[in-house]
Amino acid sequence: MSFPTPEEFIKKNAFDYIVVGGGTAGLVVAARLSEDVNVTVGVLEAGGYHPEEPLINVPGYFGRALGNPAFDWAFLTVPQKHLNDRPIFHPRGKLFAAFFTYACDLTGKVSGERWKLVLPIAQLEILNAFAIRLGCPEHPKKTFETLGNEGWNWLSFLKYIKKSQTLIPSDNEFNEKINSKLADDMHGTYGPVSVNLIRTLLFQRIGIRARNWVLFNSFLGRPGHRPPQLLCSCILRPNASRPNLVVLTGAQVTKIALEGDAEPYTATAIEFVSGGKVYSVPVKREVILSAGAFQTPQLLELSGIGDKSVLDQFSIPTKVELPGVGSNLQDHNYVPTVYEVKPELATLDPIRSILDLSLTTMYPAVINPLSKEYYTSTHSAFAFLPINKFTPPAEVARLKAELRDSTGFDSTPGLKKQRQLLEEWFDNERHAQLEIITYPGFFPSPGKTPKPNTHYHTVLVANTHPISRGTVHIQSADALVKPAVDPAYLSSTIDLDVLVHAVRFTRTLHRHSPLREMTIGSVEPVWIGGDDGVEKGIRWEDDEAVREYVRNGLEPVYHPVGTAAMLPREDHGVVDSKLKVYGTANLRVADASVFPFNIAAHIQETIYGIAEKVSDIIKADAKQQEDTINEEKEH
Ligand SMILES: Cc1cc2nc3c(=O)[nH]c(=O)nc-3n(C[C@H](O)[C@H](O)[C@H](O)COP(=O)(O)OP(=O)(O)OC[C@H]3O[C@@H](n4cnc5c(N)ncnc54)[C@H](O)[C@@H]3O)c2cc1C
Repeated sequence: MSFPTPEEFIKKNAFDYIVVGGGTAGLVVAARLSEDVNVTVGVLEAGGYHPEEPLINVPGYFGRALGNPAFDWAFLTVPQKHLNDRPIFHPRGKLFAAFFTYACDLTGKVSGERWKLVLPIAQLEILNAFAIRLGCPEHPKKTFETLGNEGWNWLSFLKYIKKSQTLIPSDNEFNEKINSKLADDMHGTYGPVSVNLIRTLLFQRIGIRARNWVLFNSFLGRPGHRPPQLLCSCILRPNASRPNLVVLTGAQVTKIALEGDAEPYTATAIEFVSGGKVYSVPVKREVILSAGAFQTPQLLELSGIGDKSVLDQFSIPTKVELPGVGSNLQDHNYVPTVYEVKPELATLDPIRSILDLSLTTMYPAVINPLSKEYYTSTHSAFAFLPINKFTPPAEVARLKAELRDSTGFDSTPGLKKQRQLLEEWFDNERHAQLEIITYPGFFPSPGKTPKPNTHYHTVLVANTHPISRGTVHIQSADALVKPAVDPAYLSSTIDLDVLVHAVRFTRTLHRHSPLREMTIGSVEPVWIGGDDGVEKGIRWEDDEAVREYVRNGLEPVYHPVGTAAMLPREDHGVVDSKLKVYGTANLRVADASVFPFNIAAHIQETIYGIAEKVSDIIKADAKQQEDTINEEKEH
């Protein structure tokens, strides 16, 4: 792999494949396609390459790079009507090798090279959380396949997720201690992404069985805890020497040039801007759009693919009319709650303001947990709960009826199918409606300030199946102007009420062992009444006050999906089940945009699965084309 100048990049003979966006999905596709030495692969990435940057390499620094234009597109949504008109900050990685994943070799040791950045811990829970959503053997069809995408079922995802990862098991002694057993057959053993998984006991103690949760590595209150988990992603590093893989960073793609007079159009070149200059690079076989859930629809619209009424506003001629482009935006969202805990408990609060640890002091910490263990971890535990674990039965029935009667899903057959799935999941103990994320300290949230010398426990409650659907559309024909992002958070009152019950549930958690013994009192919100012993705050029974807390506190989990959905065309699909854009001969999408609906899990591992699968599809299609040409020659 080489990093050329733009001039060198465009002087290469036309690439066989060009991948737009060197992020989570894009790099998998580029790495897999370039396994064939006979093809050339170019990657165009708008962001830079920052191999030595602590802000994006140190897990404990998570959050400090957000909003920094060197690493983050830093989107701001349009003011959200149902959040008291707040615009919501929405970070998106702008980096070659994109997002916050640690780099190490396949044995899990730190290699000294860092190729991907961010959130090592948070990615781990994907494995079993994903099992809750797509992995229930009882419901093999309740997946993307149900919505009309043949072959996109659990078994297929499992195959490709396993291909992407290597499980580094915890030792038996620890597993026995926490009564945890790894489901080895759910994890890969030779892929480039290293993962690790542990569970903790908190939820079991209040009667929630293990099958309902997936937790790992809680170190709150456990000084001298186990080594934190390290997640490693080495998608490109092993392939760095490939001469047929060329990456151009600092190159923002502005348009895909499509040729032809009618469908199917052929993508023939990519236009991009680098250093203020405009370039065009031809492509021989295919273009793979992997610019993420906000910018993939933007690039489709700029290239004349989308809803005609949107394109007309900016005088962009519509080549392929696909009203689904930029619609169906779904995003997990959470509300933070904070509790003060006893000062003797080990939390991240003491290091809140420290920024000066160098990587040299950091790395021993990764290897030796007894040194600087704080910096090797971010969130401490994750759990996934079905709705009946935190919502009274009468309320579950009311919310389900409200969903059944809602008109928001009537506009397309595809949305009606989504509503049917969502309705069924209200009654299904195997499907999580809520994710609980705990953070050992005061998790930074807008408008909320911690007191000095105080220790906290933050519990984020996240809706895993929001009903609300939003949009992302261009707001200018100028590709350098960001698209308008409108997730329409809480536009469904069902979403609001689910979070109201979830926020209340956090008080229940802190009133049971082991949290009860650790907790001093509620901080955000301050609960009043009962035995809380304070007078100013929110009364537990006051629905409207808790709703207002939710409206003022809601934040995204940063999992936008669905804006170029894989669905039948008549259901407002944008790509078919081979991820090819309808109406085109050689343009595919491989990223979070193609999810037809969101899953009850963090989504990155699923994105790896999608990228692995489409790489095989592209290779198989190329082989088939080659065979056809050879057969024709023979005749
Ligand atoms: C703060 C934060 C924390 C997260 N934590 C987790 C987590 O713990 N676990 C998890 O599973 N998921 C997490 N996610 C979500 C996860 O990172 C994303 O869903 C995933 O990276 C999306 O992958 P993608 O391939 O769709 O897009 P991306 O990885 O975003 O890749 C898109 C790439 O395209 C580039 N690009 C965009 N437009 C252009 C253009 N016009 N020209 C050239 N390049 C372009 C971007 O710079 C980017 O590199 C988190 C996200 C954020 C923002």
